[in-house]
Amino acid sequence: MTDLLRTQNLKVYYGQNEAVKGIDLNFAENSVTALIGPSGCGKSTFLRSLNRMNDEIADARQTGNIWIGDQDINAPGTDVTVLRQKIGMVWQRPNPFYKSIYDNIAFGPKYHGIRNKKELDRIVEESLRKAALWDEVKDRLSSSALSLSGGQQQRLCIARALSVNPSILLLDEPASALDPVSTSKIEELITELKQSLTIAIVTHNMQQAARVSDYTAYFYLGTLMEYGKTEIMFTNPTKPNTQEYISGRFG
Ligand SMILES: Nc1ncnc2c1ncn2[C@@H]1O[C@H](COP(=O)(O)OP(=O)(O)OP(=O)(O)O)[C@@H](O)[C@H]1O
Repeated sequence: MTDLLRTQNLKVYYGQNEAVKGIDLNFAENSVTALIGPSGCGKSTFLRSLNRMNDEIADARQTGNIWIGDQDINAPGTDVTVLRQKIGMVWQRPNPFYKSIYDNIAFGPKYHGIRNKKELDRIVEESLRKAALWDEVKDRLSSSALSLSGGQQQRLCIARALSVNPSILLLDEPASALDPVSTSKIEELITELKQSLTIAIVTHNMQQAARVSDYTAYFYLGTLMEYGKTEIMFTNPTKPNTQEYISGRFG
């Protein structure tokens, strides 16, 4: 197994505040890595740096490296649009475009130059199938995406990310705004998707981290306190602090 995505001494600052303090982390290919830790410990900041979403925050600044294969994603001349095609992201709250279901999915491929209607139809169907949404929406593709339930909207956002064929998917608490049934659909989907993708997921839900992830990275005050195979981290963590967090003694 090779490490497709890795960070090297990654530090992220907001003004003077060092939110991520020198993190080295490898994401194993075709695996799910859960990023866990108490509120404010830098999980989302770290995740956003992986596809350069922190570029959009005026006072965010970064040092260190992020590699995808042998490419430094912050190297001068990197095309951020192409980077975000390779490294897709889904946020905590579903954020479909104010467009039809079809157009939400076709948007990315069209942006990247695909014009052929048959090809777009194929991509829309394939993406919705991969996101386990096709059967629920195939008869209403021209309806507004906002007519879908919250859980369906989140799967639509996953389908939208998949439509441009990423190799990595970043999920920032993707199920925390959803009901239990929708949550378990998203979890099943994550397990399915890792066969063809590398996935990083920020979650506050320890059961969810234990259920869906292969590896767990425990963040504490901007540092990577402990990292390892999820089954080991959850049964026999090395650090007392990890044990306390995982067992819900603080957080
Ligand atoms: N846009 C921003 N501007 C300034 N400071 C920020 C910004 N975003 C996050 N921070 C600060 O960076 C630190 C890390 O925040 P971050 O959101 O990454 O943590 P987190 O572990 O994801 O938290 P949570 O679990 O509550 O979402 C915190 O001190 C936070 O206040």
